[in-house]
Amino acid sequence: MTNLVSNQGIPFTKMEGLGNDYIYINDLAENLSNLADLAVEMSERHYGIGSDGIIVLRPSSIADFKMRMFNLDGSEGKMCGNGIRCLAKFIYDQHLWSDKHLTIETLSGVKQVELIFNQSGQVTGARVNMGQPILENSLIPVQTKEANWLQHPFTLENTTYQVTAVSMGNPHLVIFHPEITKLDLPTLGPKFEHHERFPEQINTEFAEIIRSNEINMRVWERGSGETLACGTGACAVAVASILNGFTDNTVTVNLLGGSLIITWDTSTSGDVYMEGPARTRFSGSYYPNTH
Ligand SMILES: N[C@@H](CCC[C@H](N)C(=O)O)C(=O)O
Repeated sequence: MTNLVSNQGIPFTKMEGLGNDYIYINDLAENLSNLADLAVEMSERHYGIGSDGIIVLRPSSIADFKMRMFNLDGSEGKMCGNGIRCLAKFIYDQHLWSDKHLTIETLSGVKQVELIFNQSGQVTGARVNMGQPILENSLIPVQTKEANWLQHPFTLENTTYQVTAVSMGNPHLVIFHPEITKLDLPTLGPKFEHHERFPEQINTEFAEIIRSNEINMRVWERGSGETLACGTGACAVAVASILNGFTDNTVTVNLLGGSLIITWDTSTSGDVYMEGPARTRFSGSYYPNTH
């Protein structure tokens, strides 16, 4: 199944951004194959390391580095907001890069990352230009005749939700809802994720406006289930709330694992910026099943 690089196992670092935890692997030498299988195996919380997925560092011909990310079910995500902040810290901490700015290629384009340091010179987080949101249903993709869904009625098992569809490189469905802590997300999330309207499945965010610059949210991630945070999801929520006139252009988005600051520059570039923490928890060597 998974491949073994050497008898030493696969060196990894476990990191988290607001509790959205991934296993980070330096594969600049491009030795690893079967990354999807490796993600399933390593992410398993009893027989593996336990995580929301894996993030693999690869060389890039169009940016400083390349990120590949896999959810815990082995599906590949085109972008990961919490992951890209942690990957930038991982790169810096491994002495692979020494500048404050770096570019990282993802399956949804090249992202510009600015590292954030504390007074001791340690990387504590990052600010990322997440690019422009995509609102065309055909591109997200959502299977429907309407061009966009902005507070659009969507009926699921006798309940009609007002949904906004946004891609931040990966697909999101945003639903503004009161009392999100009371939602049964493990029951509801998979019904949206695997609905026939979403041919590539979907990440679903339930969001509650607190004030004009603050939103609470919970997320059901495609391929990983309920996670403590989702960076692209927080950007999608901010975009949806700004588009619908619910908040200002800079908002604090509170997730179960902590907060992100999201700014949508609607006046010039149209880009969305995400700022938040990145933390290392432990490192080790992983011995795959075939060992
Ligand atoms: N947690 C991530 C998003 C990970 C990918 C997502 N589940 C997908 O498949 O689209 C984030 O912080 O953005």
